[in-house]
Amino acid sequence: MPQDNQFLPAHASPAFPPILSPRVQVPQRSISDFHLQHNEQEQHEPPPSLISPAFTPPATPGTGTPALERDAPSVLVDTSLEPPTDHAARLVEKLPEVRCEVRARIPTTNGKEMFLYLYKNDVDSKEHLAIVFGHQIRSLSLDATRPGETERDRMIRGAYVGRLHPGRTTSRVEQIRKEAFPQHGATGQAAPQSGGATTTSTGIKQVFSPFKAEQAAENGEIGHAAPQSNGIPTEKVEHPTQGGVNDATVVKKNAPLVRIHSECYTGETVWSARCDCGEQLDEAARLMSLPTNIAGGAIIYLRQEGRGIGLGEKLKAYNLQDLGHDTYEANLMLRHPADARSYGLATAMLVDLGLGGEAGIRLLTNNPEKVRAVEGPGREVVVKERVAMVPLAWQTGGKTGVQGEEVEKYLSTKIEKFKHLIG
Ligand SMILES: Nc1nc2c(ncn2[C@@H]2O[C@H](COP(=O)(O)OP(=O)(O)OP(=O)(O)O)[C@@H](O)[C@H]2O)c(=O)[nH]1
Repeated sequence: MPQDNQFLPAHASPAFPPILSPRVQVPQRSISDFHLQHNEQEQHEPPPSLISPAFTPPATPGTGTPALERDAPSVLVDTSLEPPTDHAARLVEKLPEVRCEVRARIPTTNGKEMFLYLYKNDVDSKEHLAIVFGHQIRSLSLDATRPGETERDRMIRGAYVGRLHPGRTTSRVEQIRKEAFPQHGATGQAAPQSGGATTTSTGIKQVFSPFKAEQAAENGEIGHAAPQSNGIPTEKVEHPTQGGVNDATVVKKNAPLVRIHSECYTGETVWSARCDCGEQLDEAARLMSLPTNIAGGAIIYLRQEGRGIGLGEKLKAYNLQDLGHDTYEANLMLRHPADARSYGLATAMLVDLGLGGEAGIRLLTNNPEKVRAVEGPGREVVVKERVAMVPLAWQTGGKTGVQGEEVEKYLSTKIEKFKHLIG
């Protein structure tokens, strides 16, 4: 039976027992806290479980299961108030052009679904990806109509609303409406066929995606779906004066959760315990698929292996690490920057997914430079909150998560030299 704490098969992180607790309390840590092989009775006891260990939550895919969540610590951020630092990530001067070529629904081994979006761009020939959780997040470039394409073409490249099924003939919502209300024909307000734009009081241009409105209609809000930009969903509320569910909507303030993840073949595919990359990918997916995460989420998966130096060079760096150098020095010895990544593609993909603008995002990272870099040259994306990625081994006193002397050294170098803030 799938459980909420096991969204994807854990590559690097064994299953962690669910905890019904408020936020994880993360004490200020020093480097010595990395050493996990000491007596477990010391300060690294896992947080107490508030539910019986014998309790197995019911988890029927797609239905409301108890919100068994292990939340992550977070801090509010406002980079416009912060001075630049010495560790500045490579900032792009101009956002690249990106286009979502295709997306598909991915049912997962844990019963939940997500959508995989494949992007092309004008700066490299790689296929960067967005792993999207929640129907409210859609790609403007995918949904835009393309010259000469048929409805079948649109469905094949994933530019459809709702769910595909044998016999479906249109990418749009009309057929879904007819199937839902055969006796009445299409009900509710017609969805516009082309996008429009409005300007908010803050001056941010909001692009209206007809597909978001269509999606809302397909989700059961036919007739009163309010279009929203920036991925913020609307939610029906119980109106006190009328005593029932009515047409009123409220905009949920929760910003979508975003993780910018750089490819790591070793950590994600061949079970390397030199880093915690596989564990971080699992954890990001788990947090985004929690039922309480109503604003949805997206993992932007960038093909910048080895902090941008590529797999071959990273393997050389591993040999230098076995020769006694840390991950920072090893890159420099190979004549690469300590971190050769840039995040312009991520910013452009977030904007395309409707996650740009003042509504903001919550970014899962320990890397303060990533926060600044992801916002883009014109602050096209606004990071409202940084959500920490605390290694599972820290959270559980070494009972689970990636462990070993290599990952300890990797994490301590991230704190000492890359100035990461874990917690
Ligand atoms: N060059 C190099 N790259 C590494 C090494 N270990 C892991 N990586 C790469 O580092 C990247 C992982 O970094 P991320 O997890 O995206 O992010 P981060 O900047 O470390 O910060 P977080 O967002 O807090 O995780 C992946 O591309 C890995 O392949 C190493 O020893 N050397």
